[in-house]
Amino acid sequence: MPASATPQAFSVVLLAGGRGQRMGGQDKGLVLWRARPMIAWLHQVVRPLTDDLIISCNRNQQAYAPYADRLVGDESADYPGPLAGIRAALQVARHPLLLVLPCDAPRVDRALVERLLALAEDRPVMAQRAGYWEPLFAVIPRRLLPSLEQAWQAGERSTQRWLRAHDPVALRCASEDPRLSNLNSPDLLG
Ligand SMILES: Nc1nc2c(ncn2[C@@H]2O[C@H](COP(=O)(O)OP(=O)(O)OP(=O)(O)O)[C@@H](O)[C@H]2O)c(=O)[nH]1
Ligand SMILES: [Mg+2]
Repeated sequence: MPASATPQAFSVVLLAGGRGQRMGGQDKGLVLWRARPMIAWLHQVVRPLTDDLIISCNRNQQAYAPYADRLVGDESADYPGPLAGIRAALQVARHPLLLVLPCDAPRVDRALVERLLALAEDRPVMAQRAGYWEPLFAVIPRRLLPSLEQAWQAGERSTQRWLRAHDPVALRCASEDPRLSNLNSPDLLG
């Protein structure tokens, strides 16, 4: 499917701004999986689909730059969680929809992205696996930015809780769907 066949143009944020504590403090997006940095696998899937590829990162900006149109960092340096990266990306997104993906899910494929986007309209879309929300596999309308700003100022830091307040559409995936598996620790990299 060429980029023009997607229902509408969308922005993408690849979330790579975490501490990587369970990975021994490594910057997870740059950790190798099958001989390539994890971020490279995500980049390969989304690059042909968008002209607005944002990476949220808080270190190693030089290493991430080749994989993005733009980099964003969190407002504060204390790793407030993925919602900070979503917030920074929504603030600069050029298109009405923002596709959100985590950097540590290198098995994400184009079919998953297309299914998430096919459900996108006025409400957010979130993947669901075995009845559990997967809030970092999502499509978020940019119109929700004021709501996010308000929630953020009120202390909200949970992506899932914030998205669930907006009547999200679920993309139901099989409980064993490997595309949603996060590689959080070295033992999962093999
Ligand atoms: N911008 C930003 N992204 C984050 C932050 N914390 C986590 N993320 C991203 O959100 C996704 C899911 O987070 P985790 O799997 O917990 O990753 P992590 O926080 O780096 O790893 P741990 O320190 O082991 O929890 C990953 O893609 C992270 O890069 C943060 O404080 N800011
Ligand atoms: Mg974490």
